[in-house]
Formats: sequence, structure tokens, C-alpha cells
Amino acid sequence: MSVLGGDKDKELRIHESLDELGTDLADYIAELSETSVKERGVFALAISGGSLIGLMGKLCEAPYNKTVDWAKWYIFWADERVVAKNHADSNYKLAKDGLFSKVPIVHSHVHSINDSVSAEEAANEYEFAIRQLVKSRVISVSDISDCPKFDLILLGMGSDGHIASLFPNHPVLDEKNEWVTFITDSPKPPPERITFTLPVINSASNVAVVVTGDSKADAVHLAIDDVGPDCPLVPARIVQPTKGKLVWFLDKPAASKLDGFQFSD
Ligand SMILES: O=C1O[C@H](COP(=O)(O)O)[C@@H](O)[C@H](O)[C@H]1O
Repeated sequence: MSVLGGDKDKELRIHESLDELGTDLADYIAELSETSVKERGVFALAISGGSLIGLMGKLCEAPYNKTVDWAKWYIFWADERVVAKNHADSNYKLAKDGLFSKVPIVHSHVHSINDSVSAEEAANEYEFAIRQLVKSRVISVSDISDCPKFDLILLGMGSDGHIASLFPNHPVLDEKNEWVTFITDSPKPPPERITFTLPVINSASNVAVVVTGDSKADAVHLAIDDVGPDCPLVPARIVQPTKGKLVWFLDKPAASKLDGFQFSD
């Protein structure tokens, strides 16, 4: 693994292979879980869907399946498609089948959306549920805004630079008041989704963006490099935790268009 352009608040971890990335990602999540459980007694984790879930797969294997304090985990979705929980497009189903059915997470700690109401209602209900858990301190609160402070938010990124369900040029990128909002016009199907807003993402203690494959290399370049105002502003570029730490997990194909990145064979 090489670490490129690291600074106090942002780190780029570029991996030789998906296997190496998977191990590093599992180590990273397990370490943050341990720290959080030590400090707060719980670990409040928000995840996304897509390729991220497969890349987290090592968490279900030794040693993590035995060493992680699963009973202290509380799971949320940074974005969800408004479809039935057993639908192939459901981010909940993806994570349940790929991860959470394989480790002893407490069922009542898994906070999925209500899939039997409209996208707007689902977003409102999800925000209300998060507010209750902020009140009971399962989720911390930011000390500079009223936003929830998740211990970790894990994001993937699309080849258009979208993160969660925040797509390029969409008006919800400017949402400042809501914690969770909704869209009904996602350019990537399915159209109806709920999503954390940028203030919530940027209030987390830790945010990791996990991106692999050469189809995302242009978006990685636009999100990370000093590209200037004439280039399109991709949503992933606006992921800048105010007080938290940001880590990008990349494989070499995804990192291949970063300025200054040289393959070191
Ligand atoms: O639609 C979505 O896409 C992104 C990226 O997915 P990937 O399969 O290209 O990694 C994902 O992070 C998001 O949660 C999901 O709803």
C-alpha cells in the first residue's frame, strides 16, 4: 500500500490489489470500532450500498468475526433506495446478505428505512429515528452544529462522482437544514432514494470513501486533485469533514489519474 498526499485530516491509501484493500479496510473499521466502544460504549456506523459491501467482506472472517465487539454496533444507511427490503436494489438487503447475517449484530441495532411509505416520509421518519438516538447518545452530536456525529460513515463513489445519493448538480447538494433528505429523480436507477445530507456527512468523526476500478479514475481525479474552477464539481469533492478525519481507500486503477501518482512496480 502507498500513502499519497496524506495530511492531518485527509489520507489517500492506494492498494496493490482488492485483497490488500479489503484487509486494510477491515483493519481500519475494526480499529475505529474498538476506539469508539472504549470511549463511548457503542459504535455508530453508517454505510452505503454498491461495491463497498463486497469490499467489507473480510470483516466476516477471522480474526474480525471473533475480535470485533459486534453487540456494540449500531448500523445506519447513509443512503437507501426506496424499494422493498427484499428487493434486489435494496442497500439493506445487500448489507444483510453480504455482512450482517454472518456476524452477531443485534437485530434492534440495525436501523433501516421504512420501505412502505413514500421517499419523503421515509426520509422524515429516518431523520426522526436518528434524532431519538442522538438524544439517548447512541449517536454523538457535533460540537459545532446540531448535526449527529457518526463514529464512521463509509461511502462508495459512482463514476459520475456521486456519493451516498448526492448526484452531480442536484439541488439536494445545497440542503443545509435537513439531516436526511430524499430524491425522486436519481439519474441512476432506482429513482427514489433517501440520503444523508452533506452537513451530516461532514460532521462525522471519520469518513472513508472506498473506490475501485478504472471506470472511476476520472472522478477520483476530479474529487481529489487541485483541478481548478473550470472542471466539474463532483459531489465527492465536497466531502470534507469539519473536524473529523477523511480516508480514501483506492486501488491502483482508481488512483491511476491522480496527479503525481506513479506506479511503483
Ligand atoms: O447507487 C449507489 O451507488 C454508489 C456507488 O456504487 P458502486 O457500486 O459503483 O460502488 C453507492 O455508494 C451508493 O450507496 C448507491 O446507492
